[in-house]
Amino acid sequence: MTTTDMAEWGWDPKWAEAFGEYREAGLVPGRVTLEHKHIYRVMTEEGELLGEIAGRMRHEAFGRADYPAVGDWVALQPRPADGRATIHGVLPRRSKFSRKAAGPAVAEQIVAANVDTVFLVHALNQDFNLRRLERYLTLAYESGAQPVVLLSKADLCADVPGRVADVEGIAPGVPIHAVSSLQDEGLEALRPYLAGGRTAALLGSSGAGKSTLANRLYGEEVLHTGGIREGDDRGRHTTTHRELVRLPEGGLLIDTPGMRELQLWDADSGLDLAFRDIEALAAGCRFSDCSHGGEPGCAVQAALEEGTLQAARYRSYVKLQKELAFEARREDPALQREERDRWKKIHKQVRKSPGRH
Ligand SMILES: Nc1nc2c(ncn2[C@@H]2O[C@H](COP(=O)(O)OP(=O)(O)OP(=O)(O)O)[C@@H](O)[C@H]2O)c(=O)[nH]1
Ligand SMILES: [Zn+2]
Repeated sequence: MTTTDMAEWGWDPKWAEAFGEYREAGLVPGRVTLEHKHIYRVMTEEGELLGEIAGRMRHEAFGRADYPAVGDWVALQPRPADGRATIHGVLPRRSKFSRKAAGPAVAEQIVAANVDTVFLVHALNQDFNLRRLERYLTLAYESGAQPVVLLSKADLCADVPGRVADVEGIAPGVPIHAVSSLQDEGLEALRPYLAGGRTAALLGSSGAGKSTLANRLYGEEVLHTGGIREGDDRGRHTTTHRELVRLPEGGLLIDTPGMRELQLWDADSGLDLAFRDIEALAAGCRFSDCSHGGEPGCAVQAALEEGTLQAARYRSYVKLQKELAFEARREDPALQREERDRWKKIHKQVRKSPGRH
């Protein structure tokens, strides 16, 4: 039997350390490459197995976030004879993308885990939109993965340096690369993000060029075309589908449909990181609870007046902040009550105020 080198799938000494107890219990590690209705494709040293959740793990799970997702490292009891395995646990995630699971109760559902780098694919055509990019940056920062902006379809843009400068203005400290999958330009610059078993994921609007880029990185049609070429005597016959794939030159790429359905929710820390320039300004306001709405000594207003902070960027920040607060209230009845009480009080005060009759 051929053995898979798990380092090529991202395994490293830190994962090995986290796996210690599972190893003592006689389990082996595997990485989830596809989830389908609680059946998981898992890459292991013994090749790919179909994993099912152990009964005990199912009983102890609090919610959907306790179940494995694409990119997770799991602890398995392999049954190689029938190509199956039982999953007993999930290693703590280094990063995660999640969405709200459908249903009456708010539940977090993990869409992808253990992503090192998230490529924010954004097209250099009429879809180019800094405000949308800020939204994706917030999502990316919230995940814990490192964001990298890929300005795709560079062949369609007459002023690439100008657009790169625009993005620099809203993404402080974020690497930015202009690429063209059609003309095979700029893709070499992505290699470092995929070196040494590192994992990247693609995030971006529909039509931004994610699948085209994935196929280019893979060197042939692999995603959304029905499967993957298996290195067996069936040649190009496609036998397997995965959402986490190993690229021929090394590195791992996650391109799951779940990433296309991500919405902004529960992303306060992501927002702070994506707008750290505004956070830093706000720290300089005279009042620690400054609303930046006209109080004296407001550093945000001062920066807006000086033009060092762009009004559009500030508006975008406020809008995302409101949106997140709205989502949080929707999820939390206590917060809803608090908000209702706050407004009741405000209305009462307005009625009592002397200027009114
Ligand atoms: N000119 C140009 N067109 C490109 C490039 N990359 C992708 N496209 C085109 O853009 C369109 C959308 O590309 P996709 O790769 O399907 O986009 P996607 O982000 O995967 O879209 P969804 O699957 O809807 O999320 C296709 O018609 C591609 O041929 C590029 O580098 N240059
Ligand atoms: Zn202020």
